[in-house]
Amino acid sequence: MGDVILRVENLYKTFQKKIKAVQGVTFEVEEGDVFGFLGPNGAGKTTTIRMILGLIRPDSGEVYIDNYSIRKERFAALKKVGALVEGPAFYGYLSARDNLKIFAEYSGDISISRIDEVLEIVGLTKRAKDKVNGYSLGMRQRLGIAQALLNNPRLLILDEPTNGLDPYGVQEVRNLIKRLSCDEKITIFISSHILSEIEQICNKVAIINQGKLIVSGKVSELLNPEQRIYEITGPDLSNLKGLLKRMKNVVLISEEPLRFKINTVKPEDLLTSLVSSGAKVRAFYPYKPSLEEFFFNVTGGEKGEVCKDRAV
Ligand SMILES: Nc1ncnc2c1ncn2[C@@H]1O[C@H](COP(=O)(O)OP(=O)(O)OP(=O)(O)O)[C@@H](O)[C@H]1O
Repeated sequence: MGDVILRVENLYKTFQKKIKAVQGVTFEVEEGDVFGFLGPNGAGKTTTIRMILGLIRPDSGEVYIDNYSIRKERFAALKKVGALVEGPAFYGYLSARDNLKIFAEYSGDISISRIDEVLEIVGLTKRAKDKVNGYSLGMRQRLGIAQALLNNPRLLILDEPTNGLDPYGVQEVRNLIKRLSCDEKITIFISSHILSEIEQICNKVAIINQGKLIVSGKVSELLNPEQRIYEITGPDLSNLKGLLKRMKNVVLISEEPLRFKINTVKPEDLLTSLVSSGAKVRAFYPYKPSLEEFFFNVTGGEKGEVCKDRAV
């Protein structure tokens, strides 16, 4: 287990005395994690991030970064944090490099060589002298990440970094996040409602809904905690279904796809007895819901379905 780099303890925030934006949120991020913070619109993600960064004050609760309290030791807590919250603002008539130079001057203690380094990391070296006005949204986001990297952060906090990007832009930012985690060894905290993206890049997630944390943990463990649910396919599904129904220790969950839970029997023994009863089996595998299915299950939303009789 890595050291805890971010600890959020029982945070509460109410706006205008009635909007309960965040209600008792607690979680930990360990060094090396790519931690996904998920939730539908209005769930409380940005409010939580703003409290983590000390941009707004919680009604109660604590945030510790690297064991420093953001309330009592703000400077020390934020020293090794980079953040991209809401769209980054740049001077459009200046180049990327000049924008970063201005920012570095404000911040102090940042060398010119670091500016070139961060431009290289985010893949903007070749375009560094071009005016930001001519940048795509994806390039601007990468420049925003470059800015957040200037102070050599150990923890990078990104609030919906792929919002509004086209699929190419999304992929660029996703690849960049992977590189930052693997090559630069930066711990990443990323909020998003693009679930497939979180599933591809994060090792841990926390899901928040209506201000409350619903679940948090390792993606791999959340999605199939017991490895007891299986799916099976074959040329004659109704025969397979009939055989499964007659078996002890098997509980059918759904018919299409044919999905079931096994209790005490081993999956390999179940498969042997199915085949020896004459079943033709094409595939048999543990069921792993997508993060999207999991998200809709725990937030109580409904996943849209394509009309069954429409050709797709
Ligand atoms: N400054 C504010 N004043 C009043 N209400 C606010 C303020 N900031 C946020 N809220 C409300 O708090 C709730 C949580 O908002 P928040 O922006 O944290 O959600 P979010 O999960 O980031 O949503 P989104 O994905 O849409 O950005 C919402 O009901 C929002 O309208």
